[in-house]
Amino acid sequence: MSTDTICAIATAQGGAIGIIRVSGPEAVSITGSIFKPTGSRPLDKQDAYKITFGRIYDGDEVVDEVLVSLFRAPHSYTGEDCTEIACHGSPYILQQVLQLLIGKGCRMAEPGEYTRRAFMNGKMDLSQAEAVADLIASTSAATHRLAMNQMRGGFSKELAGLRDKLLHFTSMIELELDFSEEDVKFADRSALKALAGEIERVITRLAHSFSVGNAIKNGVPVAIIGETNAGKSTLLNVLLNEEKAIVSDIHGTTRDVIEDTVNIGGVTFRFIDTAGIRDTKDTIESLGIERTFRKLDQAEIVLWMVDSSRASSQIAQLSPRILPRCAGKRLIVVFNKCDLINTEEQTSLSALLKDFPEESTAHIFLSARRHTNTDKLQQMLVDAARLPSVTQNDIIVTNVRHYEALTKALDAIRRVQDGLASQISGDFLSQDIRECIFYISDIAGEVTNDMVLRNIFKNFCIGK
Ligand SMILES: Nc1nc2c(c(=O)[nH]1)N(C=O)[C@@H](CNc1ccc(C(=O)N[C@@H](CCC(=O)O)C(=O)O)cc1)CN2
Ligand SMILES: Nc1nc2c(ncn2[C@@H]2O[C@H](COP(=O)(O)OP(=O)(O)OP(=O)(O)O)[C@@H](O)[C@H]2O)c(=O)[nH]1
Ligand SMILES: [K+]
Ligand SMILES: [Mg+2]
Repeated sequence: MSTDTICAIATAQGGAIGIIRVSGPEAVSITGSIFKPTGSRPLDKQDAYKITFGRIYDGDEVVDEVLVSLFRAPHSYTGEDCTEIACHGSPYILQQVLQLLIGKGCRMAEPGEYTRRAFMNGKMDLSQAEAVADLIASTSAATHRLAMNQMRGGFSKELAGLRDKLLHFTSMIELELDFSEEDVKFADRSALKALAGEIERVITRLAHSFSVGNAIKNGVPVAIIGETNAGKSTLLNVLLNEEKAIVSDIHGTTRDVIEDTVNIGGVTFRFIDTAGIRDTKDTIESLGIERTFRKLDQAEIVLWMVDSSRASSQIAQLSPRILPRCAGKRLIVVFNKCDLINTEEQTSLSALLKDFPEESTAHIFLSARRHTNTDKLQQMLVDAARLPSVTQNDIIVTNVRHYEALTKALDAIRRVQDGLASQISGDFLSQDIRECIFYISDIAGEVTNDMVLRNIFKNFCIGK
């Protein structure tokens, strides 16, 4: 339990009412020291979950007429004693009341500190606390639904059950190690094998759901790649409808990743313009090109821009570097600058793609500079995105931290499966199981260290 009592304005500016939240061991006494109910009972004699009408005083002067709500530990959002002072929504009044509270011993809350305390006091697990921030930030039905699902319990409960079963097995295996001379087996290997299989399935499903969750939350990642001067930045600007990137006829104009989101036909896309790929001795440009390949790896849709007037050599040169990295992605080859070629030449260019994987590859002729066929490309993108619709009960991972922990847990459980198959000794098995438990626990915040917590809560708003 925290010893400090914290206060903050919990409402946005501009409303008719402004609420100040106070939480901590002194919440009731400090609020009571500046608040006088109109009835006879002082605040600390009021019942929890009741609202009391009265006045806030600065000495003899009335600052405002307010309503004070009272929560008593552990029955509050933070799990601590809490009050909420509902004032008239004037920034001046709210500041005055905050200063009075601070004068009586409160301190200003840090961003996310209420939710952090709720987590520390066991009111919610970490994945639920993280969902609170997403919920406040949600701007669409889809992001709202994802956050709400996660806040209501999400996947940590499911994972916690599996983790507890794993814990049971490690303790059994470790018990065997204590009796190593006798060669006894307490842990039923076939039951462990079944459990490992179940965990592998659950975690794989959750990890896969991240691509959907990430696409809904941050936009479907679309990497625009290709040789220098193919017209990538020109296309980015057309798609974003904004002069976001510098366009020039100088090769190697874009050296770093430029990205932004835009909604097309109801789908949020994240377009990522990258440094053109070419052999270069320039160190900065080389670093940029490394990033191009990283973005290519992270993308779901790849727009490979090809200058139609130099298509044959560009495709021959870059295919070996690009195609192997496009497995599992949608590839759209964009023959740009089609204003420079005629229709017959277009037909011969299509033939250059004969060795490309047919199911996942599409192509289009367009002119980014003249905006020819760019609407057709937008329709192709919407078709390629094909997001499944999310329902109330779908569990979808939207958080990179969770995704990384799941990936590591998956690696560990696969080692457990391999180990069981090759009958490795109990101490190695137990090591992999423990690792899997560690990463599963990380999601719910059971083993998370202070630095991770700080990172998570610093992105909250003050008052939450
Ligand atoms: N005025 C106000 N509105 C608010 C909040 C708040 O703190 N204050 N919330 C803050 O985000 C959300 C509501 N969340 C809350 C969650 C739990 C408790 C609470 O008192 N829990 C008790 C009792 C639960 C029960 O009766 O079932 C508990 O957990 O023991 C209060 C608010 C949204 N609206
Ligand atoms: N003729 C013609 N020129 C184009 C077209 N699209 C882009 N360009 C020109 O091609 C040149 C390069 O365009 P950019 O958009 O800077 O190319 P880029 O692929 O981003 O180049 P780097 O950032 O250097 O890799 C510019 O002079 C553009 O005006 C097009 O459709 N037709
Ligand atoms: K350029
Ligand atoms: Mg560029």
